[in-house]
Amino acid sequence: MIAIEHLTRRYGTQLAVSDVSFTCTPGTVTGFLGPNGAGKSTTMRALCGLATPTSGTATIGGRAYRDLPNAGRHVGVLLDAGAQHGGRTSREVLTLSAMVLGVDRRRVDQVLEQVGLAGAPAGKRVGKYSLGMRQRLGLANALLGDPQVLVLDEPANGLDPAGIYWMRGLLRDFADRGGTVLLSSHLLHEVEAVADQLVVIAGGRIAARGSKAELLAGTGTLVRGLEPGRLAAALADAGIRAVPRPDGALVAEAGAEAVGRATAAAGVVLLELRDADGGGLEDLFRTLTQEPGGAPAPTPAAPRPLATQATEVRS
Ligand SMILES: Nc1ncnc2c1ncn2[C@@H]1O[C@H](COP(=O)(O)OP(=O)(O)OP(=O)(O)O)[C@@H](O)[C@H]1O
Repeated sequence: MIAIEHLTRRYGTQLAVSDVSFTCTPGTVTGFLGPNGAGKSTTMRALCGLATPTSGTATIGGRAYRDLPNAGRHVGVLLDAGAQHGGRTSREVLTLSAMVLGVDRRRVDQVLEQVGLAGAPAGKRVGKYSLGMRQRLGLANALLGDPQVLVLDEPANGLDPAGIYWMRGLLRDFADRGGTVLLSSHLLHEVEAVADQLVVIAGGRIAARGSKAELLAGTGTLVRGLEPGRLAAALADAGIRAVPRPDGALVAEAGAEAVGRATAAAGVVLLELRDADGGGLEDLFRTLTQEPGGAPAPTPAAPRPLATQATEVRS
């Protein structure tokens, strides 16, 4: 189990993460999402003992990474696939790691096989590897100690579509066997495909957290009326915030029943009334974060803090 509790990390005057709390439970994959500079890497580095929290804690199985005896047997970490010795072959890299971890060297062949680097690639110098091959080696290193927890920063970066599909299966299988996975990624569709839990961070603060199903369901109610102006007025009169979509429908920040009652009371004829769940993770992400330029992203509906609070995961 991973527990991040009220984690804050400053770099001088720069607040990289501020009062961040979430947990990742065994048997689940947690997708950690946020725009560039949101604080994902800082959180993961704090979890792995590479950044000291200014305040708060980041623990694995109740202990700080540095306090774990032979940490690689408990936690597999991949934070930067580029940070590997280019002059060694992947077999040499993994054999050295196996010696440090005290695991049987036969495990090297197992993980090479597992990540698709067995055979000729295992004898190639890492300096000649593509980014995707380095990611595979990084994953092999993370898996080598047969840990119960994986902490992976952008592991799909550089993988081709087949590699991404393969990695999805590997992580799903790891979690299904009781493992805990924390995974950051910019590839929203991949996260949507594999994650059970989502944590969205923006500007160093948690924007939403909860189960994927609940967060994606909580994106409002789509409503379309015969007379859009009267529909918008009826919702406003009832105190329901609504955002127009390009196709003329509105996404209301309320359940279908409340929207239906408000429009019925105003005598507005409806053509459509349903959960606005079609946008998926991409819409949720854009709703909860901002574009890199700083301008609010165009969104179908505003954030729903109550929904995210309701799905908050606490240990
Ligand atoms: N060592 C450091 N010194 C100063 N500022 C830092 C340091 N590391 C991170 N930061 C700052 O902290 C903030 C969060 O950075 P972080 O790398 O955690 O974001 P991220 O979500 O991982 O971004 P990306 O998706 O681009 O990798 C950024 O503003 C970054 O500039």
